[in-house]
Amino acid sequence: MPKHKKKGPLSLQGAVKKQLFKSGVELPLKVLHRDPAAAGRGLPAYLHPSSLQQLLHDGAAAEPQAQEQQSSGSSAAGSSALFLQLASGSDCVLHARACADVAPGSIQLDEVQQANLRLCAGEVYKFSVFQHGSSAAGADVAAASSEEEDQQQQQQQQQAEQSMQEAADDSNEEMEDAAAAVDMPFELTDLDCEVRLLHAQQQQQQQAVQVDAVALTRAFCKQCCWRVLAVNEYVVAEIPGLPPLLLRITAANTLTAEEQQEALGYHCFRGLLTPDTTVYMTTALSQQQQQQQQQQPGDVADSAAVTATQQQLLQLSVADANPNSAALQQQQQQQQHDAAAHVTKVTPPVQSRVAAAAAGVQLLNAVSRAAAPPATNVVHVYTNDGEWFPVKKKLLRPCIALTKAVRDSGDSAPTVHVDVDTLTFDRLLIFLEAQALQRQLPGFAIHYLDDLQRAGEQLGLRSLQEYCAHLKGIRQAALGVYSFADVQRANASGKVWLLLDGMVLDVGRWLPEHPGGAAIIPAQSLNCDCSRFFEMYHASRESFLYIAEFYIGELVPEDLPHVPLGGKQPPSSDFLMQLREYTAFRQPMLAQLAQRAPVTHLGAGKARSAAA
Ligand code: HEM
Repeated sequence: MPKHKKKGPLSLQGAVKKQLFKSGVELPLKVLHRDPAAAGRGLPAYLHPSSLQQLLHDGAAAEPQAQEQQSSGSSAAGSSALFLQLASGSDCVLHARACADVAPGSIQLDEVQQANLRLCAGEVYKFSVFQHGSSAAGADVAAASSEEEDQQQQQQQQQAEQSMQEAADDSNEEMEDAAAAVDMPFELTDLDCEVRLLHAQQQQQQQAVQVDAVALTRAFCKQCCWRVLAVNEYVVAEIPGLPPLLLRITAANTLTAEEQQEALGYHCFRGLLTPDTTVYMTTALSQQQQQQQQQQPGDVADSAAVTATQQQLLQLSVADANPNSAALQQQQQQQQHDAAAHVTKVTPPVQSRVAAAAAGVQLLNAVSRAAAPPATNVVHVYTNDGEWFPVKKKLLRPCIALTKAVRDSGDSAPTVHVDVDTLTFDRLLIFLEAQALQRQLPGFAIHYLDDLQRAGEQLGLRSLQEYCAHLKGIRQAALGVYSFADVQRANASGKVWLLLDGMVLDVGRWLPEHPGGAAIIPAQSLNCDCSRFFEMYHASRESFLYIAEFYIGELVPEDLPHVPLGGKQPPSSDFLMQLREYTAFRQPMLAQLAQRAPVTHLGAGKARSAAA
């Protein structure tokens, strides 16, 4: 699924996040600014030991996993480090340590940590302990069988213990503490970093700063090994003799490229950097460079050379960051050879153009990530509004209308066009994925169900059609027929039920979100027909789209004449016509009402049972 598709309340990202950020203890902490110039860079977040204990104790009580850690003697409580996230959910995870110098109830962060978590110094935010586990690490993949999983976990545990031992040998106290604090989340197999100068504007020279990618990777790994890193997170790395460098994580994988080809529902955005992680460094393309590339598309030789220079990448295992490693020395020689080969390809005009990008960094000793062969296990699906989705064939197998494409065994991936719009197709994929991974199916909002059911018909996806029908049935069964007295009673008991052209709408929980404010509806629209107000206040038809969400049933028709008109006059016939077009979901209820005998005397519950 393309990344840019993950928008909106039903996006997979949202669903994954909900799963990830299971609430433990939420501790409010005031953010204190730490000056990196005085304190140094790459330090963990510091908080008072009492705050750390508060987070851990209650967190441990709430989470069986944490209890196990404590009893095994390797608990975070035993050490003075742990991982924290924002209680409301954050991609970035902080490595935090206790420090008695920090005031209780506060947390000390440098500017990079504040930026990563979008926090302001002086403000109070709620933090919670980051819970590990495969999904908590940010990768969501098809579950292996539990036996396989256990074996895998044991292996990971052994590897982790071994790696921790190595880290300890490195006499890096920081790494040791952090390793002890985690119950081994998914380790990263590889990670991509984009490099630029931290203070590009201060770099007035025309020459791009030359950075030895090996030294940079070593500095980065020393600083970040055994930390959880997330895509789009920033890290500032320092190499003696060079200005500080800003690294942005652009990709993080917990599966190898081959494993990714096989996995269903793999959406990884963070994981733990270990000595086994392969780190790829690349230079960021400056705006000026992009413009230059766009301006000279015909200059084939030059643009090829520019691309080669800009895409200098470094592949280096974190373990190889040990300067004495024979593998590193061999690799360095090879890289120097490769880099020299690159340089000979760069013609002088290109070199000067790259150098002219004053914000630029030139990476030396770099090799490229191996280009992946074009995938053949996908179907290229184009929606009726022109969007493209490369979808794994095995995910599409239940869509029997696409059987031919799914079974295609040609050298290139097949292409299909579906008469389904992008957003609906995105939801359909979420459904397919949940079904394939035997996860809880998404609870689609009522107003998406018709489109989804049609999409199910289009693609021959029977399970989706049945699921939509089932959801509609549940909704339908929950609907009622209410008397005016029922509505008045509900409002008197603190609920906020509206009457709109005979529909009963329960807007109570949504009131704080109402764009017109929370006060106006209870002040003007209770116990009356609010159609006129609705027409008056809502210039757009956006408000119509929400109605299905609040619809709990119909007012018994006999009571309609007794309901006062809000706004002292009826709505226009034009408004009513439009409103009824947008509220076709009422039809089954109206049909049910039309069939029943009129009720003359109504009391609480009577109308409901009459309809039933
Ligand atoms: C189910 C019931 C309602 C929904 C879903 C709803 C939805 C909305 C939405 C989406 C807007 C944004 C602007 C627009 O669409 O034009 C809005 C604005 C507003 N609504 Fe409602 N509304 C509801 C009921 C009411 C009622 C009963 C009243 C009045 C008693 C009201 C008063 C207003 C006002 C004053 C604004 C601000 C208009 C402006 O800034 O121009 N709304 N509402």
